[in-house]
Amino acid sequence: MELRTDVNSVTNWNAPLVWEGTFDPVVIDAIYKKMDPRVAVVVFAVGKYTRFLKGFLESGEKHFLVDFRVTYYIFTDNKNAVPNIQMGKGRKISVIDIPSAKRWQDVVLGRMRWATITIDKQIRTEADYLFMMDIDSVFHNRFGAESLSRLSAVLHRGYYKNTKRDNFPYERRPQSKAYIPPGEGDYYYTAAVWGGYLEDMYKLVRYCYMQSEEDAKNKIEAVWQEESHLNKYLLYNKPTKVLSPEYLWSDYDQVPADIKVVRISQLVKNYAEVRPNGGH
Ligand SMILES: CC(=O)N[C@H]1[C@@H](OP(=O)(O)OP(=O)(O)OC[C@H]2O[C@@H](n3ccc(=O)[nH]c3=O)[C@H](O)[C@@H]2O)O[C@H](CO)[C@H](O)[C@@H]1O
Ligand SMILES: [Mn+2]
Repeated sequence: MELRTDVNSVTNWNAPLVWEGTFDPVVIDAIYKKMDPRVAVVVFAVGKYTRFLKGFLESGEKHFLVDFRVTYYIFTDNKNAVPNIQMGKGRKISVIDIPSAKRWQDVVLGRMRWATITIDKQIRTEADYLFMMDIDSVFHNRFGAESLSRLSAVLHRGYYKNTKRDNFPYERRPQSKAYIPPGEGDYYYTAAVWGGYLEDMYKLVRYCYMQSEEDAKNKIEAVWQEESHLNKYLLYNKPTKVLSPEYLWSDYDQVPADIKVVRISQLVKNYAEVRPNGGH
């Protein structure tokens, strides 16, 4: 097998940086399959976002950790809108009831609160690994065991190539708990796909929840909500694997030459129409 040399495949703290062509899918799946981990995928579909469930789940069944044990935890305010999907062997859906929200910011931040509560109540005894994912996206190609580690984070497609750390969209107001001073930073990670060992993810999800609560008390909301808190945590607690933007691309953007495979792509959506309080 020809290995790639056109991209950096290791971080400067010596963690793997995963690109197509830097691993053998058969070898890596076989290693993890021996442990046969139970993988939880936590997704939220609140308000009009239930329309994304079918495409996400059907494509996940084709491409996400195929032949592994997977449970999709669907947090929703409308159980009846959860589609009936043909699931692979050892794979299932678990629906969690949560209330509606008036602001999209409350949905995205609420994810940290509801995930913390539900890991405590239920998921902890049912899973070994946990992924947090946005629902407004579709799997297009293999997303396999190469993504698994103690803490894996995905490079945001918008800032991985030509952006200097001081131009990352980190929270820059010292009043926020997510504040990162100039001169610091390795990468800018997306909050739309992140995963790892159950307990490590629990710690991080809970951290984002607590930090955002602290911000709320101080009447401030981080510029990119939980994504800002996630980036702060990962700066001081380095991920054990970094996944290239293959693991979350976007239908908004052309696919450049270094992205050989798009594994998940975010859908184009009408923000004003789909969000309860519109806009960005
Ligand atoms: C690609 C990327 O970096 N995505 C991030 C970006 O998302 P997006 O602009 O893609 O945010 P989004 O609208 O997809 O919201 C994030 C997720 O929250 C859920 N949702 C949201 C609103 C709603 O009314 N109902 C509902 O269910 C749903 O699972 C959705 O996928 O910014 C958000 C915070 O600003 C989060 O950090 C996202 O992870
Ligand atoms: Mn999204």
